[in-house]
Amino acid sequence: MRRPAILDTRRVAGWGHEALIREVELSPKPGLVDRFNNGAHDDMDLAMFRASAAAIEPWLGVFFRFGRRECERPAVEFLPRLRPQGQACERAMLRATGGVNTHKGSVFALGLLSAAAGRLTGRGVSADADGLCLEVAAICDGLVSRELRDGGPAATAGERLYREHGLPGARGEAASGFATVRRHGLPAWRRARAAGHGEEAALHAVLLNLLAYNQDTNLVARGGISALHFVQTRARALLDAGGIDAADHLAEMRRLDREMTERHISPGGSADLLAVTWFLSRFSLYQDDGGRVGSSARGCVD
Ligand SMILES: CC(C)(COP(=O)(O)OP(=O)(O)OC[C@H]1O[C@@H](n2cnc3c(N)ncnc32)[C@H](O[C@H]2O[C@H](COP(=O)(O)OP(=O)(O)OP(=O)(O)O)[C@@H](O)[C@H]2O)[C@@H]1O)[C@@H](O)C(=O)NCCC(=O)NCCS
Ligand SMILES: Nc1ncnc2[nH]cnc12
Repeated sequence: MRRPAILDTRRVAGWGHEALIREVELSPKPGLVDRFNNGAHDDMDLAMFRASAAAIEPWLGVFFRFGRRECERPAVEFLPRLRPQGQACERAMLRATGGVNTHKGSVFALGLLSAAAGRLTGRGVSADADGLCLEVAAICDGLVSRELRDGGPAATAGERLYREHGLPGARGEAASGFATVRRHGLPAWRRARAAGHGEEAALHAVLLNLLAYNQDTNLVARGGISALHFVQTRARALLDAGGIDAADHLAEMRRLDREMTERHISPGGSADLLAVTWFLSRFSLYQDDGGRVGSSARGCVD
């Protein structure tokens, strides 16, 4: 019987860092930075993403410990207390990138999930993918109506796109408990791994499904709603043609990369959810290992 994985700060932060590295190194990735090219980006490259991931990693441990310490705090009170730390992590990211926004969405998503892992751990609850996503949904309950529907003037692309197109972006995905990841990303990962594909091919299957179904505000911010429809249509056609099992799958991904780069459109939100999918798959593995967390008799532990 394998020793169950013990969920702790180092493990969670390490998984988060590795998720960001596996995402950026997956190649080819249409419109995105990868090992082959910088996609539709003039201001960032692979080295910058690596530096950004390194700056973010310790903060994921901070969020995990904070969640574990405040595991009994009502979920609705938790996000306002977590957010300043998330914004500090964003500043650390920007220092590492010279002011370029590489992972703002990833900081939000992985930060919430790391904190949720801490909260479940502190409560002595095994943290599997679904449990983590539902804990994030509880933490982000009401976020879309508070900040997007009833919020003040649009200060960001995401806020503007909600008003123009009703797209809830990163906030909506978190408040739904990462529904796009649970419905499309993780099932694609599990199908590919069960069929015997390696991690790289499985991540390509995840990316294709995310491009097909994620309402990625990055695409709309750069190319309007037609850019989102273009990418979703092309990705669904590739899925219908067999996805990663099609003989010309990688050639088709490189072709889509050229087309999206020419259009200067980039699915940054889908890249984030690719990292989220891999991150969550680690917790499922941990769960399958019979992982359990020590329940503390005296409530939350630090
Ligand atoms: C809560 C916030 C993160 C919301 O920020 P914002 O108001 O900007 O809202 P969104 O546009 O919805 O999302 C921000 C980023 O989230 C990613 N994203 C987009 N769509 C989705 C989606 N459907 N699901 C999930 N995630 C999504 C995306 O981030 C990635 O792309 C960025 C890089 O691409 P690029 O095109 O270069 O982006 P820009 O530089 O902005 O454009 P250019 O100028 O280059 O053209 C990069 O961020 C990737 O991660 C969206 O960009 C935020 O307001 C907030 O509150 N943050 C504080 C932290 C916090 O609260 N933490 C709590 C837990 S610790
Ligand atoms: N690989 C990538 N390229 C461009 N934007 C991203 N946002 C997150 N990952 C990205």
